[in-house]
Amino acid sequence: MGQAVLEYEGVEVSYGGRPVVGPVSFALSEAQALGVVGASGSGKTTLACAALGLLAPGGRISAGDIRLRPQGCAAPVSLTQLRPAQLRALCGTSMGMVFQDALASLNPVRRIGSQAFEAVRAHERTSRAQVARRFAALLERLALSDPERVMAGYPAELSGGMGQRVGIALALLLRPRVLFADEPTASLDVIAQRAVADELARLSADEGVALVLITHNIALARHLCDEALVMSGGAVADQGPLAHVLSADRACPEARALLDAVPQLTGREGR
Ligand SMILES: Nc1ncnc2c1ncn2[C@@H]1O[C@H](COP(=O)(O)OP(=O)(O)OP(=O)(O)O)[C@@H](O)[C@H]1O
Repeated sequence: MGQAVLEYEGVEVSYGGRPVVGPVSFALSEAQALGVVGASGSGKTTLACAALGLLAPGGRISAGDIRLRPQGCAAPVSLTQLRPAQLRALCGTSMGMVFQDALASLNPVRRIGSQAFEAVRAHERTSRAQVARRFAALLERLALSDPERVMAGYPAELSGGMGQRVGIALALLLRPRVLFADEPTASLDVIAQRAVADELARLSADEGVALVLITHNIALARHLCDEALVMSGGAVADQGPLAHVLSADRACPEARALLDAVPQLTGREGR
């Protein structure tokens, strides 16, 4: 493995002084993708929020460290040592996040194109036209037709699936080195799911983005990830190469439960 871009070392998260998730350790290098899988409430989203400084009030990293190697930095940065403003400066460019409910994170009273411009402008000197071109290209790759109309509109004019893809495009617009994607395809039809999966695969393979994919969707994890981490009740149940961790004959009970839950559809005659 090359140099780690993102490293969790014995990370534990507590709420109200009570440990709820951890300890979790993993390292990801450029172009690697980690699938974080597990039942609802097992701690997947909390792991991402810990890196991004987005834990809910009362939550904190109570043990361990998260290290990130921003572009052009020789030494990794310990995220637990940063002041909130320093962490915010890394969010977007060095670390991006695609939320489960991307639409809810958009400002309802600003046009989508303006939000894209403001997001990029906060980190780099650029023009409205340049951002619009980049954003439109991303929206098209995510199978959103008529990107001009989307950019001129407001969040309330988008369906859930369109909003999800706008949220993904906004995160990718800043070209993060590490991308946390929390159920990025949950609200999408199969064509849009395919487009999002293809775009995430392209980012990883062509642009070297390190991806942390949080999902219940085993097929998506298999498609995108080389490593897997299985969470159960806040702890790591298993981790390692995905082909091992999610193989039918080797899977731990928690991974097996997820594998068994994948619907096996048969015709009416098969019932
Ligand atoms: N704001 C909070 N206050 C107290 N405990 C919390 C809070 N947020 C999360 N937790 C604790 O962390 C655990 C993990 O929650 P988390 O949202 O990370 O799970 P998840 O695996 O992402 O679930 P899902 O798949 O449903 O999104 C919860 O079971 C809960 O005990």
